[in-house]
Amino acid sequence: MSDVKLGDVHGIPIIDFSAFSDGSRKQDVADAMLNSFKTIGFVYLVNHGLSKERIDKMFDWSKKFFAQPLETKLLAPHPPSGAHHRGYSAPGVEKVVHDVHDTEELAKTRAKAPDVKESFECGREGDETMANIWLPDGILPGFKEACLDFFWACYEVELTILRALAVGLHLPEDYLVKYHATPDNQLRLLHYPSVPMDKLRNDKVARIGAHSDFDSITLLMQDNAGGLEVENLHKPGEFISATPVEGAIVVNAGDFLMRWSNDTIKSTIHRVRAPPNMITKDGMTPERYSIPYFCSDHDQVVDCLPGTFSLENPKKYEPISAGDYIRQRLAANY
Ligand SMILES: O=C(O)CCC(=O)C(=O)O
Ligand SMILES: [Fe+2]
Repeated sequence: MSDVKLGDVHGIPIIDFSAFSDGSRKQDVADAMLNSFKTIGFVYLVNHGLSKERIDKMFDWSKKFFAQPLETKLLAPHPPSGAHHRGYSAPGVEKVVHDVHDTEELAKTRAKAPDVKESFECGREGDETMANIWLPDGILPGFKEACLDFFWACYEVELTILRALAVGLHLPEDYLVKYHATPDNQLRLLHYPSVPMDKLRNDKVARIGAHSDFDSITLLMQDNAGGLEVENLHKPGEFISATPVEGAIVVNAGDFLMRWSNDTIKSTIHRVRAPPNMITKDGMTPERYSIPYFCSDHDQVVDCLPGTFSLENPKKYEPISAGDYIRQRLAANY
């Protein structure tokens, strides 16, 4: 029988997810995924359920959006506070930081190397606590519908991945799904403009600084530009390239799932830097587009997952809701 693991990228496994979805090799896929989440925190999935056409179409919309003049994009402005994470952020506005809560430290980190990226964030419609911020009617017609359509398509994939993780954890298959019944998810369109290669290499500018995600899991679609790097858990401070794989999405665990799993699953630090082995004529890096999709359900209070604690390995954390947890973390990013 063929292996559910098709290969790896610098140690990050590439898993054929269809063997879970079609029921043929459920436990094998679940075990492989969970194992990767425990050892690396990242995995590549192929045959994940999102068609190439659908992903390509979303990238096309993203390009159309970011190609609008700045004044147009600013008609859907991200509010000044990081806590309402919706709408458009112009290059340099957001600086992702990792566990820096001291105001002075935060200012220093931000001043060092601005994140040269622009982003558009949206969630489900009808979320009163975090309303979407769209362009006014008549500007870029079809964009809102495309975002929402993709949002719900990604949610389906999320649910299947959560089922696989539950099976890997030897919990009832719908155990994690039940905690994600309301997708307080965030679809994020990211554009990293072309910047001078030497500045990126010398950390004078950053694409996205080293950080971990806050959520349960993140699905990440990336174009072919490259530059995503994941920290080597065996050698902290060293990073491995999560090179784009044709047809694959990258899935990673966030801090909330790490806490929820009593730290058995890893939320690994990652960043986006200059693409490796780039030869450019004009000394500029090509622009890059990516689409992360962050998954959480803010209402549910979770306690450490059954099976992740014991007398010898007691619970490290108090129960908490994802909403409380994520709000604390987001507020530090703006
Ligand atoms: O652009 C990427 O590939 C990664 C983005 C990311 O890590 C994030 O937005 O949290
Ligand atoms: Fe991230």
